[in-house]
Amino acid sequence: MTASLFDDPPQPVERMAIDDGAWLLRGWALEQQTQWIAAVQQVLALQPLRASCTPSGKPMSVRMSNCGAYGWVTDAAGYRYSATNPDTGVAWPAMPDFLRDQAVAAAAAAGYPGYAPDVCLVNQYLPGARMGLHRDADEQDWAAPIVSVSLGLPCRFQWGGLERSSPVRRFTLLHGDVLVWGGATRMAYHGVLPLQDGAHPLLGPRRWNLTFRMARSHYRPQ
Ligand SMILES: O=C(O)CCC(=O)C(=O)O
Ligand SMILES: [Fe+2]
Repeated sequence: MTASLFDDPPQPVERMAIDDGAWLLRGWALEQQTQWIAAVQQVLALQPLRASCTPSGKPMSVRMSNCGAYGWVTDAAGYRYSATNPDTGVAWPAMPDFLRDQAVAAAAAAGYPGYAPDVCLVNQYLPGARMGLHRDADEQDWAAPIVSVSLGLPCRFQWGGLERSSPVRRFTLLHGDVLVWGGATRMAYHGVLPLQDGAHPLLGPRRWNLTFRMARSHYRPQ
């Protein structure tokens, strides 16, 4: 029997406060890990991971794809959201219902009801790949939280504050963890330290991160 997500919401193993408005749902995605992985594979079969450069031309170590109405892209034209893959002009695939429903439920579990993501950015880290400290700032409505899912190899995540110079804390994100941040810390700096070598039993030598966002829609909590 398949329980409806809304009749029987999955319970996080542990909900840890990271900061004001930021929650770590430890192991949230574990129970349905095979559906998560299948959904990502489905997206990547339609839109393979692409290498990209920062606007200044520096290659990024993380490879990316997207699903949803928009995708986050970067190249010489800048950081932005685009309805299509800029390499091919092809629209991103629709966000699988499973991914959307899970992101909505995770946001609600972290105190953000009414989440309606229009973007799911897929990041792939191979050993050595990293993401420098940054804020997610290309969205129109900064009231909407970010829902960020970790699959595969563990990583050391950096959590800073509202200023680039704010102190940075580090913690480990494991396969199945979901980090949700919004409210007072929606614009917090964050990043990922270089991925260590390893082999995950399901995903091998890689980490996937799914970052759900509301790029063009307005967040209405009720
Ligand atoms: O990989 C992660 O956990 C974070 C990714 C991220 O911050 C981003 O894509 O903006
Ligand atoms: Fe980010």
